[in-house]
Amino acid sequence: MSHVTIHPSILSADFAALGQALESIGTADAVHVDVMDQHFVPNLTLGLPVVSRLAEVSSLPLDVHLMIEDPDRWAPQYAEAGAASVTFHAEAAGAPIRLAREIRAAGAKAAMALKPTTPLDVALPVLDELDMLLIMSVEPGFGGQPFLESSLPKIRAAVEAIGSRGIVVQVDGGVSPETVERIAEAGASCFVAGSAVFGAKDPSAAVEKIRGLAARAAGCADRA
Ligand SMILES: O=C(CO)[C@H](O)[C@H](O)COP(=O)(O)O
Ligand SMILES: [Co+2]
Repeated sequence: MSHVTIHPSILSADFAALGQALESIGTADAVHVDVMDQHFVPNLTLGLPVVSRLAEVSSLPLDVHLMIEDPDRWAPQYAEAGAASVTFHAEAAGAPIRLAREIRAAGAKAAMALKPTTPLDVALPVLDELDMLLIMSVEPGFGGQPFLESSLPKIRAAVEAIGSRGIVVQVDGGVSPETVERIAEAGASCFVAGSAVFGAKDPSAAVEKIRGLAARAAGCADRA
C-alpha cells in the first residue's frame, strides 16, 4: 500500500534560524528547499552554499526545488552537494531528458516541475527519466498564496499519464489542512507545505495533521 509524504518548505521558516527550523519539523519526510534566482521568478532566496551546509546538518532528506534560469548548468551541482532530489522547471530547462539523467548520475532523484499554466503534455516525453513530477498549484515565487483549484484536473491527468510507472506526483503551493484532502483525492502523494507548517505554533504537529488528512483522503495507510 502506498503512503503520503509531507515536505515542509523552509521558504516560510525564519532564514536567520534554519537549524532550528529543521529541528522543528522532525515528523516530516523531507525538507523542501526553494532556490530562487530573481530571474526565473521575482524573488531571491538561497543557493548552493546554503544547500550544501543544510545537507551536512539535516537529518531529513533535502528536496531541492530550483526556480532558476539555466538549470542545465546548475542542477547537477545540487545533487553533488547532497540533495536527495533535485527538481528543475520544464519552462527553464534546455534539454530536460539529458538533465534528468545527469541529476540521477550525480546521485539524486530527478524531478521536473510545471508552472500552473504549463500543459501536462510538456512532461510526457520526459516521464521515463523522472522519479517525481511537481505540479505547481501557485505561480512560483512566493509562499502563502492561495491554492489554485485549476491544478486539480491537471493532477488527475498526471496520475493517469504516469500509470504504473511509480513516479511520485508532488504538489506545491497553498497546501494546508483546508486543501490537502482534495489534492490527495486527485491522486497526489507528496505534499509541500510552507506557511501551513511554519505558520503553525507546532510545526511537527501541523505536519502530522496534514499527513493524516491526506492519508485518509487517499484511502491509504497513515505513515506516522
Ligand atoms: O515553491 C514554492 C513557491 O514558489 C513554495 O514551495 C510554496 O509556495 C510553499 O509555500 P506555501 O505552502 O505557503 O504555498
Ligand atoms: Co517549492
